[in-house]
Amino acid sequence: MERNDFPKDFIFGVATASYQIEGAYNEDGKVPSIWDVFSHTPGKIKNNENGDVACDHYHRYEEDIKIIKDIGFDAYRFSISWPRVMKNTKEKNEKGLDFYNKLIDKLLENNITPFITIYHWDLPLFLYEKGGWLNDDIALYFQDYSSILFQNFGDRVKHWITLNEPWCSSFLGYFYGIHAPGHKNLQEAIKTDHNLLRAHGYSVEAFRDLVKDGKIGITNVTTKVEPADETEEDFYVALLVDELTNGWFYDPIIFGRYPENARAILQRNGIEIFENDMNIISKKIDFFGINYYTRQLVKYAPEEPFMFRTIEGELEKTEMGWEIYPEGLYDMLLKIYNRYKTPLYITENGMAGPDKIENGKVHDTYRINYLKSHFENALKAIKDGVDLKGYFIWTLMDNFEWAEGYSKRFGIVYTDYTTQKRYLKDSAIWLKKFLEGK
Ligand SMILES: OC[C@H]1NNC[C@@H](O)[C@@H]1O
Repeated sequence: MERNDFPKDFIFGVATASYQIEGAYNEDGKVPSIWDVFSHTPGKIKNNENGDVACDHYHRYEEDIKIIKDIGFDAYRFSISWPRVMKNTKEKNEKGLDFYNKLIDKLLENNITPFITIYHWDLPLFLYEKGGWLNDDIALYFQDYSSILFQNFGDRVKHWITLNEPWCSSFLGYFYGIHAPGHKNLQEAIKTDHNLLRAHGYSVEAFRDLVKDGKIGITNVTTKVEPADETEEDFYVALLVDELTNGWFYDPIIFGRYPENARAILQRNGIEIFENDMNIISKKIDFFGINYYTRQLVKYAPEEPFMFRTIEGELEKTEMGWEIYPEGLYDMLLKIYNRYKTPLYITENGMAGPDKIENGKVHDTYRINYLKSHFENALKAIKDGVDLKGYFIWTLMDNFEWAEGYSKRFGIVYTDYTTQKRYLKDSAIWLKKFLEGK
């Protein structure tokens, strides 16, 4: 497989997120985010690590852009730190906007197409103190914030993603409690997700007025859900869990309605479902971003409130304990495209590996094999009719992996956190050759 097997205008990119790489957590007028508070709370993050410095990208962005250029990527997906550009619900932080203007200009200077993610989890603390995603007003605060970004960057940035993985923001942050703000309440998770989708819709509405020649979408983490065994019960719960983890975040945007079976089982568990603003939530988008990593095996378990248990699979796993399952990428690309008939980008795909550095080298052959197999499945999906427009690798350099701190390395570039030196791993060198094959 070669780069030229992909369509000529197919985009290969690399992705990061503000809280995971920037550092400078309290510099140049940046106000706290919920992740600053959460990571400073003992016991929340492995080894009690935090994003205060991270990869110091705030001060090293020029060097990092040079690496992106050297490897040969067409595009770079990054997120904006809401608390870095807004001091409160009304006032902008000009120094924060300046940082992103310089970043965008440097990318364009290097002929790298910027893709902006408006929200990648670092909610300003001043909003959390007003109820955060539980407060219905947040959708309009998000519209105001989005509009400021569109007005400041929309002249040069034409590809926008409103939210990264609302499932993570709502279920990990408000139900499982392992992400900021660390709540454990299913009704809150369903409420926050509905407000996240409302915020997405209001942002799309503003975008149509402010960036008329741009494209906007939303990114969902998308997992292949499979029955643990070939029994009718396992097949049923696999369909149910697919609705709860995937359909719940896609259907409202295209159909203006939550998936039926998932609604029913949530309501059977006494959870209120929200239907307001579906006309806003389903404002027409230009693409879906798919973040694909692995599959989830489920087993019928009538004793459980949602009638299923997740089973550990037997396939080779990454350092996150996620099975390596490239066929699942093909399956989900076909499924999502055929169900929603909306153009797609893979906005994240990659793996955490047992990366060890020796004499400045990291022999991550496993990551090369991971990427190759997923590229092959993406190409197969294109040949089978999926309108797939691009593929962003997660991630550029090792960075802050949320509750795992710095213990998990997803980068194609090795980050030495004591010196902040970057080292290209073998996977980056392989990608450079692959991308040169234009
Ligand atoms: O877990 C790997 C990645 N998954 N998607 C969201 C990113 O912020 C994560 O680092």
